[in-house]
Amino acid sequence: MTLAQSEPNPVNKIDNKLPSLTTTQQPPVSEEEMRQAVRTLLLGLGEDPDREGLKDTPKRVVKALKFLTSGYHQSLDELLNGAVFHENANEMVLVRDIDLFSSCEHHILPILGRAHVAYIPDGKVIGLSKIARICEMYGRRLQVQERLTAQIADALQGLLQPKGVAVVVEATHMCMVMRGVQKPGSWTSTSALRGEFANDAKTRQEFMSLIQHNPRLR
Ligand SMILES: Nc1nc2c(ncn2[C@@H]2O[C@H](COP(=O)(O)OP(=O)(O)OP(=O)(O)O)[C@@H](O)[C@H]2O)c(=O)[nH]1
Ligand SMILES: [Zn+2]
Repeated sequence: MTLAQSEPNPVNKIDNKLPSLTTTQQPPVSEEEMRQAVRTLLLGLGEDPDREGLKDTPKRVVKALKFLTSGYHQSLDELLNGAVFHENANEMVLVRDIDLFSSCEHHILPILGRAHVAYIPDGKVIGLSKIARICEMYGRRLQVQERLTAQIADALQGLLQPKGVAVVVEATHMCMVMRGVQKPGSWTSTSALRGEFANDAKTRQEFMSLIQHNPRLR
């Protein structure tokens, strides 16, 4: 029996407590207004939004941006689908190299990278795919890497109350690659350590050594 079946599921409460920008209400502007805004951007760039190649671009851009921010409309409860199980496991579980795509909140440009997520269970385990789904949900929002990393860790902490959680995100920011400072080789690592990973150097070291590798995209 899953926990969702055996006891009330607290996941929505956890998500609401996270330092996120979760918006579940209907947006205060219409789809048409959003398309018009993209059309205005194209005009501002000196383009002709009525030429053949661009005439459907406002529609496409709005659709793409909605997809890339669809994580605002997901909840942990929905993505978890009850996949938290009682299990007498107490060794580190690590899912590494989870591809991660997000959008930086400063420029709305891509953040591309990967996440490594570990936890030490304390009576409960989570379906492995759900760890990747949690990363996706927070990735599909406008983010800074630090917040994204912390949200993944806090979600697992809240869902499982494990002995510890460790999340490392390695990413490259297109706002630092394609524009601005233009540093294509730059990778940013962020970590969020909870419980034993924060308090015990040996546990932290074991995690860090398991994820050692070159962070470049495959
Ligand atoms: N801490 C943090 N900073 C980020 C992240 N994504 C983008 N930034 C930074 O946010 C900052 C925004 O700085 P601003 O000076 O307001 O913007 P800007 O003029 O576009 O800055 P430049 O990128 O330096 O050209 C930049 O330094 C970005 O590199 C992130 O995930 N975390
Ligand atoms: Zn940026």
